[in-house]
Amino acid sequence: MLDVKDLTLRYGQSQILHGISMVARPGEITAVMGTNGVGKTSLLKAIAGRHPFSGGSVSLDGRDLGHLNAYGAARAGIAYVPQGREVFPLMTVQENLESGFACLPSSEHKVPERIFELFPILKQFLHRRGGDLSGGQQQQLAIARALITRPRVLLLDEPTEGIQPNIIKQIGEVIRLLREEGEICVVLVEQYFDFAYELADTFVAINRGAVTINRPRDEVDRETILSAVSI
Ligand SMILES: Nc1ncnc2c1ncn2[C@@H]1O[C@H](COP(=O)(O)OP(=O)(O)OP(=O)(O)O)[C@@H](O)[C@H]1O
Repeated sequence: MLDVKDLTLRYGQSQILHGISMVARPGEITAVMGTNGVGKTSLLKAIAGRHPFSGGSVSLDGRDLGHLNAYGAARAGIAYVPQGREVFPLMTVQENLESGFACLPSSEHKVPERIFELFPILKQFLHRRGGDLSGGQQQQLAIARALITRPRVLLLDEPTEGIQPNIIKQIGEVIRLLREEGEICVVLVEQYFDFAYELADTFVAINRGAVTINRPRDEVDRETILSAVSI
């Protein structure tokens, strides 16, 4: 279980996160929602070691992760799929996938066949450059590369942004499959309300860097979440 306690984060003098607490459990999807600029990406960056947090803690399966950098967080089992995907444009699909090996022992440097079962298009385009893929294909590549690291936690930052409906549907199916397998804690930051609403087991709403709702699906109704994330 991913356990975030009282997390605070600053950019210089501006405090952006004001004591965020949330958990994400294996086999569950935790949706983090809120309007532009409330701090969702900052929260994911702090968990993924991409930006230092100034207070609070992040622990995984009872182990305090301390203040890890991105490499340390990846090695600890935290995979981050950033907004905008960060696919390497000049590297092939295969090379992009293999870049996920960096945090694995050399005995595990093989792309599991399962990755191509989840994302068949990647097998077809294995030798195509990342930058030549469509936005939706790049998103699939970014998620696949994250899964290659064998994460315990998968952080997805707006995976549907700028993507056509049929690929959004495929990405939703992959997320559902990960839930069924029950191994990974999925944290989904998403502005596409219906996508997040249909998938999530727990809803965390953020406003101005603070949590306003933190409830399992059966304890909160759609209208309450919608109004909390429309402020
Ligand atoms: N590197 C940075 N330096 C200074 N301020 C930043 C930096 N990154 C983000 N911010 C500010 O922190 C606040 C939260 O940004 P963040 O990207 O976490 O929000 P968000 O909820 O993910 O927004 P969006 O939905 O638009 O992606 C915003 O006011 C943003 O301008």
